[in-house]
Amino acid sequence: MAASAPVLLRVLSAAYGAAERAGEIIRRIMSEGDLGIVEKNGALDLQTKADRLVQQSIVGYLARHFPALKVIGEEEVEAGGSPELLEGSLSDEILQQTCPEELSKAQENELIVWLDPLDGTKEYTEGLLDHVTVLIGLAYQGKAVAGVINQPFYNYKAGKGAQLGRTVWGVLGIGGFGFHPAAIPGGKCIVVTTRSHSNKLVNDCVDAMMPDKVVRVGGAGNKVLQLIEGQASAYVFASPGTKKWDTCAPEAILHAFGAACVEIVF
Ligand SMILES: Nc1ncnc2c1ncn2[C@@H]1O[C@H](COP(=O)(O)O)[C@@H](O)[C@H]1OP(=O)(O)O
Ligand SMILES: [Mg+2]
Ligand SMILES: [Mg+2]
Ligand SMILES: [Mg+2]
Repeated sequence: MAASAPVLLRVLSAAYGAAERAGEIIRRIMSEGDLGIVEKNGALDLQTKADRLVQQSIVGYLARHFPALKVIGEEEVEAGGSPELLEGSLSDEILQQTCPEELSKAQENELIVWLDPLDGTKEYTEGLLDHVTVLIGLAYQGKAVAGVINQPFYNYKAGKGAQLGRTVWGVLGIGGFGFHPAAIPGGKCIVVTTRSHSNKLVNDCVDAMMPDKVVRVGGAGNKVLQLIEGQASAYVFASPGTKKWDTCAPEAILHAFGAACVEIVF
């Protein structure tokens, strides 16, 4: 690994490659057909074999290359997995960027990685495959500063033979990459919100925005992709449920792209 690049870019470059390989694991487990579903906290909070294996593999991989890095993942799983599945996949594009001065000072032990090995688990179990993402966010001094989103089943509706999956990344002060930026046509208010974790408050808040249209899809990563690609103007979810592993990578990419992210704590 190029030792000369700032550690933030080296970690992000490794995260990019790891997220791509994680996407392959997620596709493989789906194609094998046995998802190994476990209810963590009722039927709305699930874990699959893919959540477990990807978390174990990425945690092990990052620990091997960046021993001082703190990685916080969603799943409570034993060490193990197959970190070797992720080896040898760095992003040169990221390593070659010029890092903003304040971020280039970050030391390995000052970065926190927030890892969601599979975002949109409920949708994964229901076959809504393009809602699924892998989220690897980097926080520095309490702020989401960089992130990677892999969408393993991007393009799957294009049919057999289509190239599946994509990886989107961003760093504050550098920008957001790997997607098709677009604006909402005609200044419409299109709200994107949960499809599987609704309640009265969530719906009342969406209604209060008097949207022209409401898009209900799963996953925090997927919804932020909808924002940056002009499918929606606001992501509204007035409820507990999303955690820092859901928001760190998407928030960093959204900010890197130049959009705003607001959290209202009740
Ligand atoms: N009540 C909840 N319990 C567990 N996870 C939740 C809950 N609400 C939201 N999440 C997490 O936030 C993501 C976005 O929410 P939603 O899809 O409802 O809009 C979900 O995919 C899920 O992440 P994960 O799939 O990684 O467990
Ligand atoms: Mg979960
Ligand atoms: Mg999640
Ligand atoms: Mg998850």
